[in-house]
Amino acid sequence: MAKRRVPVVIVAGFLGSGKTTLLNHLLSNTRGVRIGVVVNDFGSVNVDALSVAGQVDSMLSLDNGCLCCAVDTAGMDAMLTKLTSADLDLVVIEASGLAEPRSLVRLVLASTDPLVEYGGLIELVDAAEFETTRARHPELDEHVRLADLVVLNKLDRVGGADAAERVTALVRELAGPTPVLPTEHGRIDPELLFDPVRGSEPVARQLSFDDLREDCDTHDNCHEHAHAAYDTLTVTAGALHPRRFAAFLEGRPGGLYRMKGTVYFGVPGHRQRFTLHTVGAYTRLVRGAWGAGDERRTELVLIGSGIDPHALRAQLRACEEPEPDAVDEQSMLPVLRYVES
Ligand SMILES: Nc1nc2c(ncn2[C@@H]2O[C@H](COP(=O)(O)OP(=O)(O)OP(=O)(O)O)[C@@H](O)[C@H]2O)c(=O)[nH]1
Repeated sequence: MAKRRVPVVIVAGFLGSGKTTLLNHLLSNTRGVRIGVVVNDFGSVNVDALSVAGQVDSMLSLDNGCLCCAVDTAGMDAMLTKLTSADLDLVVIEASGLAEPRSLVRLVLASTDPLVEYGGLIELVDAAEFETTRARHPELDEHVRLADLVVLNKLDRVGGADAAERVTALVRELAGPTPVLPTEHGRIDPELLFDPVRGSEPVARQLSFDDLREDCDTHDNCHEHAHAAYDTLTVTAGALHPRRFAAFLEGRPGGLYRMKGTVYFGVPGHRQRFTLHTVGAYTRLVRGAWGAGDERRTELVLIGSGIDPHALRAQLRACEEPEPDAVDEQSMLPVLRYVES
């Protein structure tokens, strides 16, 4: 069976915004998932969580400072290839506080490793320090705009509900269409970033350290999994008109972080199965074969924060085409630009 692509997620954010905390949260709350990490410094990463999962070899570190300055495309490719060949489910690159997120995104997108899947740029924002940091580092606004997902962290440190509301509104305004997830201690749901790994749960087994640590071992005051809220919507449809669907993709609403699934166009010459993967503004379609007995239809999962499920469903329904046989082949052009050759 062909190897699965490995999503590569970049976690960026100013110094102390909670990048390592979020990484440790992922490491401690993704049972059975093999996570590879690229970090600037091992010091604060929960190496125990990696070694429990037998993943110590999947950790790469840079000793010479800022990732985006220290690594070129070939260097990043070499690191990613080492990780993807280690049979991992997810790779997380933790940018140093000073790293320029745009350069890191470029490095990942430029990867020639066929197993690398762009998994998105997450920008961590310290809610308590946001306004002060922004005044000193105006580039923070740009970083927020660039992200595919903004995690507004440390809301517990903001003085009161009004202040929390104010900073959330400000970050939302700056982020524009990018979804913003308010949270504490980086506690985002791992499934927001990547798909659950099938078969990762053995039917019967002994309790591992992972099980024991699952209830948030990184802080004492966590009594439940207060995962940042997001919505998931599943849409099943028939054939989609390629032009209408391309227009939907181009104008997809703010808050939609990830889309994945199968798209059926049914247009003569293009009746294959198209697998869709979007993160933020990034879109990729892969043409493939249907399995024996597969129903020719579209099945999509949409994940986001602050999305309107009814409106999205209606928009996708409006893309449906009852007579795909009659659609001319030229109509495929707007979607073919997303198709990997
Ligand atoms: N109160 C509170 N503290 C937090 C939260 N998230 C992280 N912290 C603490 O903030 C400090 C910095 O968090 P880190 O995860 O190390 O931040 P970082 O972005 O990795 O820091 P650098 O690597 O120095 O850029 C640590 O002491 C964390 O325990 C939160 O939501 N609330």
